[in-house]
Amino acid sequence: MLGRLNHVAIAVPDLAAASAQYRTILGAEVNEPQVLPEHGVTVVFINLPNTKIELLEPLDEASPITAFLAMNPSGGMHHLCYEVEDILAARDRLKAEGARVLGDGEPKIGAHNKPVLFLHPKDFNGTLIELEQV
Ligand SMILES: CC[C@@H](C(=O)O)C(=O)SCCNC(=O)CCNC(=O)[C@H](O)C(C)(C)COP(=O)(O)OP(=O)(O)OC[C@H]1O[C@@H](n2cnc3c(N)ncnc32)[C@H](O)[C@@H]1OP(=O)(O)O
Ligand SMILES: [Co+2]
Repeated sequence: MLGRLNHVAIAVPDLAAASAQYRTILGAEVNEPQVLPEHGVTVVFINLPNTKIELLEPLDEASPITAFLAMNPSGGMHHLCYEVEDILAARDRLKAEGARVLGDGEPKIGAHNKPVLFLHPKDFNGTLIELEQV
C-alpha cells in the first residue's frame, strides 16, 4: 500500500530562521513559505534529491502543532508522509485494522494540492503518519 517517502516534517519555532539555516548553512534548495489556514500552519518545503523536508510553523494557538512545540520548544521531527495511490482504500484498510484516522476521517487537500490524511502517533510506534494520494 505504501509508496515513496514524500516528506519528513519538522516543527520549528522560527520558520524564517530555520529556512535560512537550511539555505545558507546546509546548502539546500529552499522553497517560498506557503500559508495554509485550513491546516493551521505555514510551511516551507526543502527539496532533497530523494525526498523533501517540510518545515512547519503554527499559524496560531489552535494549530495542531502548537502543543507539540510547547513540548519541544526548540523544534522536533513531527511526522512522516508516505505516498499512496488510493487514499480512501488506504483509509478503509487502516480503519479495519483498528488504526485511528485523525479529524473527521475525510481527506483534506494538503500542501501539494493532493488529498491527505493523518494517523494517530500512538498507533504507529509514536510516529505521526501523513498519507498523501499521488
Ligand atoms: C501542510 C499541510 C500538510 C501537508 O500537506 O504536508 C501537513 O503536514 S499539516 C501538519 C499539521 N497537521 C497535523 O499534524 C494534523 C494531524 N495532527 C493532529 O491531529 C494532532 O497534532 C495530534 C497528532 C492528534 C496531536 O494532538 P495534540 O492535541 O497536539 O496532542 P495530544 O495531547 O492529543 O497528543 C496525544 C499524544 O500523542 C503525542 N503526540 C502528539 N503529536 C505527536 C507527534 N507529532 N509525534 C509523536 N507523538 C505525538 C503527544 O505527546 C501525546 O502523548 P502522551 O503525552 O504520551 O499522551
Ligand atoms: Co506534511
